[in-house]
Amino acid sequence: MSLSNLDAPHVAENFLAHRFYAPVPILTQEEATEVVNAFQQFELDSLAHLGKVHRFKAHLLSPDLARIATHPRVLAVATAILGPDVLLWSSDFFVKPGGSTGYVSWHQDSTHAGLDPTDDIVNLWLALTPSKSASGCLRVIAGTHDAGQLTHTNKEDADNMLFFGQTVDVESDSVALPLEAGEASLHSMRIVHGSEPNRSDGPRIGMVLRFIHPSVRQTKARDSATLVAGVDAFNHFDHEPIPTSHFASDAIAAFKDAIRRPSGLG
Ligand SMILES: O=C(O)CCC(=O)C(=O)O
Ligand SMILES: [Fe+2]
Repeated sequence: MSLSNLDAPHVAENFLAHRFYAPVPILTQEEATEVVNAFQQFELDSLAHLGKVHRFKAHLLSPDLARIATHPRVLAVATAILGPDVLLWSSDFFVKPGGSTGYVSWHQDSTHAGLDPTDDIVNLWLALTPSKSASGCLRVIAGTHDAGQLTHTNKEDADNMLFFGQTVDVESDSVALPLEAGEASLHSMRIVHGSEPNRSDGPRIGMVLRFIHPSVRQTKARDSATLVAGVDAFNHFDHEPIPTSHFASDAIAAFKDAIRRPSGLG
């Protein structure tokens, strides 16, 4: 499959107006399948080397996943929105096997991230498999980015895929953001979003890349991030190394350091 053109200025203009946007063509379907394979290899090696399957900051251990986090199309979108200087604050995976009961409650990403201000941040949700209404694609509630920080309750529910189970009560209609494998959606830190269980037969796998301008501050503790474009003139974050080989011992040390920070949720 050939890839459609990417008009990054158009994407940025629409994202900045509405604080969400989809679809953004990033990878071919074949390339997306290769990323699924790289992610599955990461999971196996994470278990073997670290005793646990990690979901955060996989780009610090797998050069194949780091290549996606720094893919020219990904960076074209991130720099069109944030300007030439960009840090990757986090990467994480949301995996819903076919027919699984996991869902994501309505929430704002700003609730637990500790990042301030919230405007100079963009989350890029890259579909590695098709993500449609039936498979529990991401949904947003348009306009909620203007409401400031809403009160969330941390609700314990084994099926809720969020780390803290944070939930906001909202009653408005939501907009589905269906994607083909290789396409991405964008959402801001304040827009309320969530997703339903995967009622289809196939897996729904998303890789989320969270980009910030270096002027953003972490209010919780000293944090780390990966410089992926331009320069960092602010020194608000320690810089993480981009790996050159798979699960190298220095990369494992850097990963262990990164995931105990606020951005690692480890
Ligand atoms: O994958 C999902 O359904 C939710 C993802 C999400 O909440 C996020 O990327 O911030
Ligand atoms: Fe989220």
